Amino acid sequence: METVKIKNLHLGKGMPKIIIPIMGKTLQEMSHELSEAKQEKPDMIEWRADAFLHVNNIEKVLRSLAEIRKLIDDIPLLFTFRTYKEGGRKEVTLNYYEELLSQVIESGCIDVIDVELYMEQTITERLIQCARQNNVIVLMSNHDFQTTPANGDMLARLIAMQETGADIVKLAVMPQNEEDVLRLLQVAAKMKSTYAQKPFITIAMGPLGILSRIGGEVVGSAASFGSAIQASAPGQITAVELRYMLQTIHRYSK
Ligand SMILES: O=C1C[C@@](O)(C(=O)O)C[C@@H](O)[C@@H]1O
Repeated sequence: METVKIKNLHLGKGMPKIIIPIMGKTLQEMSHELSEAKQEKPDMIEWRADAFLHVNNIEKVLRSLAEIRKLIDDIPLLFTFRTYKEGGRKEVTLNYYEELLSQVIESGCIDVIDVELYMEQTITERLIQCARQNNVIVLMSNHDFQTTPANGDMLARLIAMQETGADIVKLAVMPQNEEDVLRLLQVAAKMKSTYAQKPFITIAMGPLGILSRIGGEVVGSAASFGSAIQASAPGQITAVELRYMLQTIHRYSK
């Protein structure tokens, strides 16, 4: 499997990496979140721009992005606009999604861009191309906030995302019972043993899903999201707790 190098970070190698999401509505809130987040020494910071009050104004997004970049020094930065249908806070048109992501990619301020699998194919293709031209890593994602699809379906989505040319792929699902969590872990293990060509991230959300957030070392999931001030998805634990558990598992799995 290929690993992905983002600044000093080597995704897909060693202990699963810790990503802290920032969910502030204003730059002031985000500055506060970022100073807390930095103390946890995250491997990456995710700006969940769909939570930003002014996300409908690209100028304001770019200005805030430049400020965020300054505040986090050289910590790798992931930009995410999570669409409403995949659990995000705001709804925008497809045209706006593409325009926003393109300008953010071209800003020179980010390292990684989240692109959702279920977009119009032409949009994903253009965004991937734009990212390539600007040396930005593509993290392709898919979220099911209601259910945990059949194993074959989950595996097919991960493989489809790999085939689009993305550098990293991510699947988050909602378990309804313990078996669903185990199925997600099974799919991850299958991905690791048989299909993964690129680093992947698999998450079972909600309170039942905790094993998936800490078990990446075992089943091959390359990173996990942990909060500093606000969780960005149900079931997310704090970055401090996450680090402790990931390190413990890492130490004993050698
Ligand atoms: O896709 C993901 C994963 C996530 O939904 C989680 O469950 O931790 C959190 C989001 O911020 C991120 O974009």
